[in-house]
Amino acid sequence: MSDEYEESAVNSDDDNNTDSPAQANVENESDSDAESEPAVKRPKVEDHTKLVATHYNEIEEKGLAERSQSRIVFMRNFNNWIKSMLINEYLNKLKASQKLGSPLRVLDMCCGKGGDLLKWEKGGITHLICTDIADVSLEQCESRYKKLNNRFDNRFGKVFTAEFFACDSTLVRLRERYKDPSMELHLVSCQFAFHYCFESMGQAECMIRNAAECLAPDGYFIATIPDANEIMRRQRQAGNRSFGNDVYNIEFICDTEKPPLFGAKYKFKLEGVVDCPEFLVHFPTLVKLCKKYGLKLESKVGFADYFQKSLPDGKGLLSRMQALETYPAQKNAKLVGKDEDYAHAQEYLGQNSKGDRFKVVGTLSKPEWEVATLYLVCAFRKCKTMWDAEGKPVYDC
Ligand SMILES: C[S@@+](CC[C@H](N)C(=O)[O-])C[C@H]1O[C@@H](n2cnc3c(N)ncnc32)[C@H](O)[C@@H]1O
Repeated sequence: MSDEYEESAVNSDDDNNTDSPAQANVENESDSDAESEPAVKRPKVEDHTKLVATHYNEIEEKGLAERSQSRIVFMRNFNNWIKSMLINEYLNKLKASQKLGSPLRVLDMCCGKGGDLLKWEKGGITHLICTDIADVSLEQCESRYKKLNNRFDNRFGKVFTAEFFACDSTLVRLRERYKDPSMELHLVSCQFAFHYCFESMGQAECMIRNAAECLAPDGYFIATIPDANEIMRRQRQAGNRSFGNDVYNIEFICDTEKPPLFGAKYKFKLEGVVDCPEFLVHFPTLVKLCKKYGLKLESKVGFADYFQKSLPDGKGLLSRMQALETYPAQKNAKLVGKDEDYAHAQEYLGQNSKGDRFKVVGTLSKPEWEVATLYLVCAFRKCKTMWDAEGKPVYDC
């Protein structure tokens, strides 16, 4: 695949980019100083983070019945399955290198309403820090945790200990808000949220420092983010600032010829789930910034490839989570999409029609698959920290 965004000429002098020339600063690793404060500047024109918080706070928590009626129910389940596989993969790596009974402390940065709490419970972690800019979402997350805990409390003791606080991870140093600011973490997870920090370099640095600075050596930072290359590829293919399908739409609000490194803003609409400004994450810049804070790229995989890679271990869970739709529709069920959205499934069945067993297949409708494949998973490993003569951290990356 051609790297539409990564290789594109970058407009680092863009007026929207309120920071110092981004490319120069990111490239110059000799400037690396993880102890210095990231230059956090509030956006001049609008405060997007407030917009994001209001947006997420206002999303109502829907019941199971209502969720199952959604046009994108299988894609949401599929995304949730991807998160489960990613979280399990890295928790398992950590457990494999730890002594039995060792603590397993996790930061769920931008945790939302706590959609991953059960994953943390199943993963056997010992402590969880939950933070999000949307205070109403965070309250819902905390009450979900309490319910989960009550289920376990009498019989087994606490499921895991947890702390919750609302704040903007792109502007605030999180460790100062932890109950124990000296605490070492083993895993930092940021699911479907990291891209908000690419509004400016200061915000990106602040978020990355939050992800990195409390991680123990060989701990991991894992994330799911929109794939900027794929987004730019589709934009170029459409030849329009605005493109999408029945279920999603992206509309650029920045220069699409030379998108800036930071502040490459677009509006993302998805069936009433998200409709607020997002920012392209220029991946090579992310890798450089992460290195500055001692995080080394371990893996970067698009959702389609991650699905293939995880399928052998994740088949059972995929079916339990109803992460694919059964095609053709079974008795009393109705497909979420139109007939033509399943041409690929029909073709597949045509090729495999050797007997009854092959007459159904698990799939996603084309419009849902086109949304899922806008994303990638990535993981960074925390390098060992050494200290130079001036007392500054130097990472063995
Ligand atoms: C798509 S939701 C994902 C929630 C959760 N991680 C999940 O996977 O279910 C994005 C979340 O990021 C949060 N968020 C966005 N910008 C943030 C920021 N600057 N600081 C903290 N949280 C932020 C939103 O409030 C929202 O809860």
